[in-house]
Amino acid sequence: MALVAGMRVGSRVLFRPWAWLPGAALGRKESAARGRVGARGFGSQRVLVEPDPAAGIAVMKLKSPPVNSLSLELLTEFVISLEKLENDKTFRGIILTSDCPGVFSAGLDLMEMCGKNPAHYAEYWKAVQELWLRLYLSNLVLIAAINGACPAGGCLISLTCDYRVLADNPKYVIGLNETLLGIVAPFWFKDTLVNTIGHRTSERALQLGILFPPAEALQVGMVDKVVPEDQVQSTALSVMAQWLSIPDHARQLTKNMMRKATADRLVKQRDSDIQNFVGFISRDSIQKSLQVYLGKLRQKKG
Ligand SMILES: CC/C=C\C/C=C\C/C=C\CCC/C=C/C(=O)SCCNC(=O)CCNC(=O)[C@H](O)C(C)(C)COP(=O)(O)OP(=O)(O)OC[C@H]1O[C@@H](n2cnc3c(N)ncnc32)[C@H](O)[C@@H]1OP(=O)(O)O
Repeated sequence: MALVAGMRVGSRVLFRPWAWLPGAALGRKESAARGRVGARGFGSQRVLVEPDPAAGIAVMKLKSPPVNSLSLELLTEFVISLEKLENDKTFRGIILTSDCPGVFSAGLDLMEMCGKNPAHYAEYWKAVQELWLRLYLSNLVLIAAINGACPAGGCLISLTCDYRVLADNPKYVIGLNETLLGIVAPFWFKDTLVNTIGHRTSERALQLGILFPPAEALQVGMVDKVVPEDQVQSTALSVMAQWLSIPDHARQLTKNMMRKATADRLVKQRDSDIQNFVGFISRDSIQKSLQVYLGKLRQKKG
């Protein structure tokens, strides 16, 4: 077996880019939870995993009501489930979707970024980085079955997938809307978007914080297919079959070739990226903006 840049070619698992990342090791309890997935469903409180070993795929459903905001707990459980599937050679692909009606994910949890201390912000941001790195460089085929609104961090997660299917519902908008909150999408969010829809469209979308409804999302290439709501899952399955018809080693090496440089940019500066985030989010003006935004979200109801 040849070794290419740390990747073992000839076995199914070609690269584990996170294995050497600082902080990537899981705790003892978490490690004990690993192992073969088998045919029974598994998962955790916030991440349901429905395996189909015969097909070599699993459906992973985010289940953190009401809106799948990416809390520290959800991020942690997400990474653990992902690693379990990555480590089990039975699985070649994951369909990522939501168990919360009408929302794929509301993005990063604003409560994690408001009124906390710098140590908490640092821990939180490290977890956000970790999930992005693992998803972006995953060996598995990842298909997003987007069955709800998909702003900011929710959009980022979908952009790490190899293919996005969006339900045709005008409420199911998708985009990196950070500027609307008075915050800035970090460079690796931006890079992920640019790699998907190109520089000029990203520039406009990011500055204006555009949340694209389905037809426009399709037009700019933010998603690959828009289908009636009741066909999202079946479409994701047939797209998965197409992707799985490609030999794993060739597809994985190609994915790595396309994505590694983008991931490496963050890997090389994880600590300074954390410091930037902590400094930025701790500013009084930013805290005020987030509070105002949260207030508007709450008012919307009343
Ligand atoms: C040069 C650069 C320099 C520095 C840069 C350095 C670092 C970068 C710094 C920061 C980067 C941060 C990047 C941030 C990314 C993010 O993801 S921020 C989150 C953005 N998300 C949103 O804007 C979505 C907000 N939510 C909604 O629009 C809606 O909730 C929804 C469309 C998703 C769903 O609508 P509804 O079904 O109608 O649900 P409600 O709106 O009633 O919400 C129910 C409940 O949930 C609460 N909530 C909603 N979203 C969030 C959230 N993201 N986090 C936490 N909580 C959320 C909402 O307030 C309601 O709560 P209650 O009122 O019931 O208490």
